[in-house]
Amino acid sequence: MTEILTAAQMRAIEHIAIESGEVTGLELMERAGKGVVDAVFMQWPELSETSRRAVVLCGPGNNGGDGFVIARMLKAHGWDVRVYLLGDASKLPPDATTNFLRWQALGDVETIGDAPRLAGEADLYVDALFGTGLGRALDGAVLDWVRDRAAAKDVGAKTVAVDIPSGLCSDSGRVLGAGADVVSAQLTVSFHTAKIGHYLNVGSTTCGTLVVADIGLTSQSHDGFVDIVEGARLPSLSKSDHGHKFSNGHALVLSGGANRTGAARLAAGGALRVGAGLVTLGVPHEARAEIAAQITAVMMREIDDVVALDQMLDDPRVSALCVGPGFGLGSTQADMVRAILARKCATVLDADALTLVAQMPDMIERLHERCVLTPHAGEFARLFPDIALALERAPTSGPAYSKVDATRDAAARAGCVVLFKGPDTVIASPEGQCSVNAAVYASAAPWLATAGSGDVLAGFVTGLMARGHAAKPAAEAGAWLHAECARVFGPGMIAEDIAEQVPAVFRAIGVR
Ligand SMILES: NC(=O)C1=CN([C@@H]2O[C@H](COP(=O)(O)OP(=O)(O)OC[C@H]3O[C@@H](n4cnc5c(N)ncnc54)[C@H](O)[C@@H]3O)[C@@H](O)[C@H]2O)[C@@H](O)CC1
Ligand SMILES: Nc1ncnc2c1ncn2[C@@H]1O[C@H](COP(=O)(O)OP(=O)(O)O)[C@@H](O)[C@H]1O
Ligand SMILES: [K+]
Repeated sequence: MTEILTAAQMRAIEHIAIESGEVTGLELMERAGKGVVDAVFMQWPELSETSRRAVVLCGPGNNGGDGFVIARMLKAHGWDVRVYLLGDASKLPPDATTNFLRWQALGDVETIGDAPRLAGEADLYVDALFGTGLGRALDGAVLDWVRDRAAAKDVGAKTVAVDIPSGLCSDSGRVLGAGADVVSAQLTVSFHTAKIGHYLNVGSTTCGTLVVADIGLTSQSHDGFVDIVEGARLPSLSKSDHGHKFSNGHALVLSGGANRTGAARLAAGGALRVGAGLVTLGVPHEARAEIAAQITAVMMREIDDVVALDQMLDDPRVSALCVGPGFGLGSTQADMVRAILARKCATVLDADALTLVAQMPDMIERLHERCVLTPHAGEFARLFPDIALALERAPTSGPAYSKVDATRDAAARAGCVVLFKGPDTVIASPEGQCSVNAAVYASAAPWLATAGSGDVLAGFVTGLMARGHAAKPAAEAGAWLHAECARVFGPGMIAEDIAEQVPAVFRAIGVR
């Protein structure tokens, strides 16, 4: 998996490289500037053909330093470059000062309040105001500039953000301040690796295209780093050539009553498609006929109460459970959830099961390390109201509390894996290991926003756990497969289509 970093982790990597004598800060800044210019010409080849007008806005830190390098390089390319500085040049940090002085030998530096902003005033705006050091909301002349640019409706001009669009917190992808003011970029060029904020919250909608420039730093893997889930790096999902159905696990999916069995059937189909050897729907008596008419490979067993459930769970071959989709919120259902948790079996709790856990104070303590909770934002707020509140509060200072922080805190409290859904799905273990399944940028999967798609995801995770995968890798692989199936199908997809794409996705990643 690819790591994504917080600002502090990036600073630490930079610090280690500089301290070891491997590279200087000035060299890194030069490479960063070159990385941005190369990416601009790659993204917009037409800009490299003739001389153009660039407006470069430089902030008071090293992001501004990158801006001076970019200004110098564009000027060397024959461009008409105008540079605007926020703040006092005498207070720039050392490497930024060096590049400020280098630029000064080539051109003027004006103050930010005078920076062009109206339609037609430049071909390229370079946002080198704030990067990973953003500490508070934009204000003053920068805020005026950002608002004026947003109002200008200037389709002719491109905006490239250096490292991250100014106003966006690089740890959380949230905009600092209540006003949600942030530079809107068509291209963002970050360095070494992407930052967490490029993927979470509004990060991906603010950055435009995200490019990561190599600036020659070596990776410093660390347990605490957040990973991006990647199909190519999933654990093997192939079946053994010598297995039989039971060696691939038996998943039990509990269904709700008559007229609300669709969700459990979707989950059961998902579990079977990802390779569980057998999948049984546990069905209340009243829903038997309805379900029997609509299943083939999925099996069915009548389970009306805790006694019947316990009998089923006495079969040691049942290797994972899914409870929640369309399940219902009555006292029988609550008792069944309790009975399931007492078994300490691999269990996915989704939908109604999450609401039941939220409603019963004793339930959270019954969760265990083989559980996966799969809440969307509404369910998350029901389960962890204080954490959700912290995540909703408008952040005034950086780094802001993020969806990664929230999911880690929730997993620690619940003592199990939490998969917090969304285009930026975050998966965390109680020990704090965390990854993001990012259905954004080129991996966007907007057609997942359809009724029943979450049920299929719950089934995927259950099926993978039934096959013996541990909770966190099963949650990661399930989330990735889910989004990849939607990408493969494309527009027009409905929940029934998702699991149908599993064979194509498996083939593409070499599963056999
Ligand atoms: N870490 C690294 O390895 C590298 C960092 N580089 C650049 O350095 C940047 C980080 O530099 P810095 O740590 O100096 O941080 P920034 O340049 O992002 O900004 C920090 C400065 O802005 C001020 N500030 C923060 N928020 C403000 C606000 N809302 N209004 C007014 N002033 C505000 C701070 O007081 C500080 O002076 C990166 O984003 C990247 O562009 C690159 O040069 C390449 C290498
Ligand atoms: N715009 C989107 N981009 C990517 N994934 C999405 C998007 N909207 C929803 N999803 C995913 O679709 C699923 C929806 O689940 P959920 O909200 O529980 O819906 P339902 O209850 O109807 O099944 C989640 O896995 C979520 O991450
Ligand atoms: K920036």
